[in-house]
Amino acid sequence: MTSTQLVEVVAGVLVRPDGRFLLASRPVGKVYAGYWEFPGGKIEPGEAPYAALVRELQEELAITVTAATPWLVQQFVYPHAHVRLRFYRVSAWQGEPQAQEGQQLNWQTPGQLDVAPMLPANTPILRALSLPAITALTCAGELGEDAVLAALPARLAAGLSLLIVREPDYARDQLASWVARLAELTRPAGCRLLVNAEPDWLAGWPVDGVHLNSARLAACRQRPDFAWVGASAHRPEELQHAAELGLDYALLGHVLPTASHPDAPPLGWQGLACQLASAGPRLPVYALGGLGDADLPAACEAGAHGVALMRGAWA
Ligand SMILES: Nc1nc2c([nH]c(=O)n2[C@@H]2O[C@H](COP(=O)(O)OP(=O)(O)OP(=O)(O)O)[C@@H](O)[C@H]2O)c(=O)[nH]1
Repeated sequence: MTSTQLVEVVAGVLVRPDGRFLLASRPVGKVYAGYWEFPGGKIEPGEAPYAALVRELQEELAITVTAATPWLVQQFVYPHAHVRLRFYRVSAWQGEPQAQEGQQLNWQTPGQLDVAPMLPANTPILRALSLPAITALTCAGELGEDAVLAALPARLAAGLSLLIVREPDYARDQLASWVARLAELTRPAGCRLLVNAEPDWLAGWPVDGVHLNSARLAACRQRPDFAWVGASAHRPEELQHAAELGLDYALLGHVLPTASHPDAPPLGWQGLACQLASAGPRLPVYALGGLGDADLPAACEAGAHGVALMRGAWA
């Protein structure tokens, strides 16, 4: 085999209701033996990726997958092969995973990995796993700051860990004081606070990162120097650009009719699924636009990482 041949691989991220996910060590005799990976393996000629996933997890873990959704796609050039990995999130299965090939199994907590070494292609996958299923965007310009602040404690108590400040009509000073008010609540709760603004504005602000609108994303040539960076996208090419910059997530929409874009037609769930399938997203994508908490299963079914809520977060 040469490194120019593309080897198609599927891998399953088994996630338990408590959020822990399963890793397996590669057995003796395989390349990278002893490295940790997500269970899976090569797609056979003519085999559909989902069928390959079901087969591999049956062979390696003796479980039957009953619910799995497409998630991220990674390409990586190893000395032994150039691989394209299709990661699925597996949320339901029959049977208890049991190692069938001499591998070790270990359930891990997102953001607190305690096994090593990991297969190098999987580093972005681990970071993606530490992002929540639901994120929220502020819209104080429309609802008023007090309405957002009144609803925020319940959101934080429910586990909100990524809040994006989006106030397109705020001047810089107004935005700075709004961010400071929000940080008083988000910081103690361990919720990351990102701001949709010029990256230069944020020096010294109590924030964890920046969110680029689609115009800033288009103009961006290098990842801004923040711990967390996300972007708004409307097309697969923009998702591609965000991935090339090494951004942490993207928002894609709008999926359903929304007051923010009254004149543009929504993507709909099928349009979202088509865009994600054609992009083969290398970074987690949140569905955005007219959504509420109850839309999370539909978003994941379409291949999104989760949902981004705007008005729906503060009702
Ligand atoms: N299963 C799996 N493979 C991964 C992951 N990450 C990653 O880079 N890979 C790469 O994808 C390829 C998977 O091939 P494999 O050797 O596991 O395939 P397989 O189970 O069909 O075994 P085989 O070697 O007997 O054909 C390897 O090059 C491996 O290094 C991962 O998380 N899970």
